[in-house]
Amino acid sequence: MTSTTTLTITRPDDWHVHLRDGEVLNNTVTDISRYFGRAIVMPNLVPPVTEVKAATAYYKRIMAQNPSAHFKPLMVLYLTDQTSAQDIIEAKESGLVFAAKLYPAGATTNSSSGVTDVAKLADVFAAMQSVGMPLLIHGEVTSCEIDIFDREQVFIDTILQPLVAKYPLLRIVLEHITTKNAVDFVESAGDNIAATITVHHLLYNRNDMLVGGIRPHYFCLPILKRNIHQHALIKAATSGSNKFFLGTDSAPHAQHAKESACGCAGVYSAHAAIELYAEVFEQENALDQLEAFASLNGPNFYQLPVNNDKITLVKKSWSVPETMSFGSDVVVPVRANEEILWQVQD
Ligand SMILES: NC(=O)N[C@@H](CC(=O)O)C(=O)O
Ligand SMILES: [Zn+2]
Ligand SMILES: [Zn+2]
Repeated sequence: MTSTTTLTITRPDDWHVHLRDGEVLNNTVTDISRYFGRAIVMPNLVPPVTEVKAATAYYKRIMAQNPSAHFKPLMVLYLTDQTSAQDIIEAKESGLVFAAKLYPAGATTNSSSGVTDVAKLADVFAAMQSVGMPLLIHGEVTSCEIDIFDREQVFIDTILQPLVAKYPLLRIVLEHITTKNAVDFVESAGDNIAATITVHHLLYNRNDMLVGGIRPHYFCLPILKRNIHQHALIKAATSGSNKFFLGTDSAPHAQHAKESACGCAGVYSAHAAIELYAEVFEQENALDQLEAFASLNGPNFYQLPVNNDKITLVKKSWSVPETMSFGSDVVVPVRANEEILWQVQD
C-alpha cells in the first residue's frame, strides 16, 4: 500500500521578489502568483522605482498580466541620495507604497543609483519611523578592500547596529541573510528587527557553487557562504522564531547573462519556491514549522492579516526543465534538470 504525504498550510506570501519588467513580466508574475498571496516587489528596475508615480505605473504593469485573484503585489520605493522626507510622506499617503528599500550604491544588481552614505538619509529614516514605513535593507558594504564573504557582517557591525540604535522604533528587515552573524544579530535585536531567508541559502553553500567547477546559476548576492552559515540559517528558519520569514529573492537573469565571463548575480526560484522550502523543512524534521515561516511570521511583523485560505503540498516528485521562458529569452531555474520532491496541488 502506498500512502501520499500531504501538508496543508495557510497560503504563503513572498516578502522579497524581483519580477523585472517588460516582456518577462508575464513569466515572472505567472510563476510567483501561482500560490503566493502577497509579494513584496523589489524596485531595482532600470531606471529604479524612486517615485510614487513610477511605483503606480509598475503596479499596473504587474496587474495587467492577470495574476491569480489571490495575488497582491506590495510596492517598494528605491532610496537614493536624493530621496527626501517629503518623498516618504507622499509615498505613505499614496496608500500604494508599502516600504522603502536601501541598496548601498554598488552592492548588487541595479544598485548604482543606491545610497552612498546612510548619514545623508537621516531625515528620510526619521520620516519612515514616524509614518511607520518599514525599511528593507540589502545589508552589504561595498568598499573594495572588504572581502566579498565578509561584506554582510561588516555591514551589520558598522552600518546596521548604529542605524538600529539611532532609530529604535524603525521597523527594519535585513533581507536575504546569509550568515550566522546575521542570525545572531536579528535574534538579539528588538521586535522591530526581522530578516528574510531565501531557499537557495538554505539549500546550498559555497562548495555547491565552486567545487568541481564554477556554477554560475548559484551565484547571487549576498554570495553563498560556508556550511556553518548555511546550518545557522536552516536552524533559524525552522526554529519557530517569529523574526525570520520567507523571501525567495527570486532574481531571474537570462541564461546568457549568467553563463558569461562576467555573470549576473541572482537565482530564479519562483517556479518552485514553497516546494523547495518544504524539502529543507522536511530534512530538518520541521515540516510543522513551515507554516509559521512561510505564512504567519511575515504578516505578523508587517502588521497585516494572515491570508484566509490554504494551499496543499503533496509529496510527489517532478522534474524541473532545463530552461524556462523568459520573454524572448530563457532563464535557467534553480534545480534545472533535477527532481523536486514536493508539488503544490492545483
Ligand atoms: N540577489 C541577487 O543576487 N540579485 C538581485 C538583487 C538583490 O536582491 O541583491 C537581482 O536583482 O538580480
Ligand atoms: Zn539584495
Ligand atoms: Zn533581491
